[in-house]
Amino acid sequence: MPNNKNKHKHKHNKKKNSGNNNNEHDDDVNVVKVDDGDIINDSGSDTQNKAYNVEISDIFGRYLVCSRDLLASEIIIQQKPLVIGPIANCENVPVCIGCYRPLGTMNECYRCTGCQFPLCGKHCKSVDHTKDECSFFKDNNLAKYLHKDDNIIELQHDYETIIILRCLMLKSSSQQLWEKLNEMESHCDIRKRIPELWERNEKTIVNRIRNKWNLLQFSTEEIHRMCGILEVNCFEVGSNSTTARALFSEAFLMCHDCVPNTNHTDDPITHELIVRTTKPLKKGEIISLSYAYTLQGTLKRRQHLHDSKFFWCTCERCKTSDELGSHASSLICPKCTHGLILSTSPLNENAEWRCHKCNFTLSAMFVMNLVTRLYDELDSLGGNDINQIETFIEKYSKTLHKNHYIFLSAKHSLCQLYGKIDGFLINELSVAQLRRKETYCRDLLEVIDVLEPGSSRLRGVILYELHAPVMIQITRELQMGKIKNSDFKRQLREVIQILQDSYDILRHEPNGSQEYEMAVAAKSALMSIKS
Ligand SMILES: C[S@@+](CC[C@H](N)C(=O)[O-])C[C@H]1O[C@@H](n2cnc3c(N)ncnc32)[C@H](O)[C@@H]1O
Repeated sequence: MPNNKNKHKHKHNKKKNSGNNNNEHDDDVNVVKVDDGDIINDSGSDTQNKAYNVEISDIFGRYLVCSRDLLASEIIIQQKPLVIGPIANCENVPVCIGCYRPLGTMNECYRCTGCQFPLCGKHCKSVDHTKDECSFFKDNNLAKYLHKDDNIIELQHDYETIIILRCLMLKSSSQQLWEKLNEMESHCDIRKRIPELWERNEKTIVNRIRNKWNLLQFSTEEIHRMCGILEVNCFEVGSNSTTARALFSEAFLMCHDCVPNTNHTDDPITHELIVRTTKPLKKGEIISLSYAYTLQGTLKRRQHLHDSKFFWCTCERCKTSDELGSHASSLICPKCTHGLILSTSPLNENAEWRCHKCNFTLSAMFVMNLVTRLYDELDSLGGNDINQIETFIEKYSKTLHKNHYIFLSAKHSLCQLYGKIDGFLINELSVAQLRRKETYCRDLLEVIDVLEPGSSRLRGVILYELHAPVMIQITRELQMGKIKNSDFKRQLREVIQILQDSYDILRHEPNGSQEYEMAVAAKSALMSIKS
């Protein structure tokens, strides 16, 4: 699908949902199109022209590879959710079951006139609470369970179960979608052997559906399978206060890589997913996304992948002890004080860590405990205290490499705080503070270029943050006669390039998102510089 020109049309089996997208079930407005699993795209070509082929390997299971050469920022997949629903452990409950907006309290919130489930209002724009679902909830008198908020944990579990129920309801509402869903991996064999996971689901989800809600038509095995399908395959969609989880019938096939070559966004209302390349890809190249946070160290990343997606990653980044030269996990040797301590065998999470200069060693357990403690310490500072975060960086500058992921997290906060919070607004920053903001942005970009190369969202955001301190510094220096006009012009060209790169990446973000706002601001800054 090169550059939006060569898009897929939903050729066949496109059908109306049995419900509709309006919570009051107004059949005239915005009728839901159910995605039967083919790519739906916003212009023309057919589904034969997919940007990918599905392959299968002993390591990944099924995975996607490019069916042809792809350009940077090409759309690979664009599709609506197969199933969507509230997240697990949602802190904002009660939320609207249509659009996931927080509702305040259960007693006061608006309720669907059909099934009495909580909604944000009569005119909720979401498509997710369908007519079929409404009848099902009503017939089974389920609203009585989502009535009170005196037990928040219980309410969170009720909400968590809604998406499982939406999956199970496909069995009777659409054989085709039910089959699509059941193509997804649930890792039941592995998950069954993890008692804390299996028993938690048994107690929280299975017993709720079968015993509390008395929906005995769904078997214990089926419910566990849906839990697994969600755990293994779901995408988090939406934004901060309106987060949801969703399954997509093609996108789930992308395998994980700790240096992904795609970016994805979703529409704030429909949650249609768009997956794009972040760099040019060759025919046959694996299409990957990261199931873990990329600016995290190998020990933590691999553990997270193992615990939540049930595999040990063996990608190129995980194989190298310096994380492809980024040093995102490297420690400074406390003994010789200038060597770096790295894992001796990064694919073995129990392997020793050793200084490459003096051979001083640390156990993996010690390293894990150290990074957990430091991460918690950083976390406890709260997100907004510039001075405390600066002190944290200073305090551990002889313990962690400057690109260690804990420092990257601190620097990420700082480069967004400098210029934005009271007492540190951009025009109030001293030369030293402007330089620090610039340095943190450049440090981050150095690592992002290795770990999220190309047009990643993070890169777009950090580039945007970088332009302001550079621009202000050169303007001040010119005004004070510290630089010549020719130097100013040269550095201004760099600012233009930074803004242009940021705009080119962030313009693909959904309208209404913070990142899209940055793209708009970058464009307007570009225009005012050029005028
Ligand atoms: C979302 S599914 C991806 C589709 C899956 N391969 C399939 O055939 O259904 C995630 C699962 O794929 C496998 N997988 C994905 N990326 C992997 C990787 N880099 N290494 C090993 N297994 C991977 C794991 O079994 C993981 O739990």
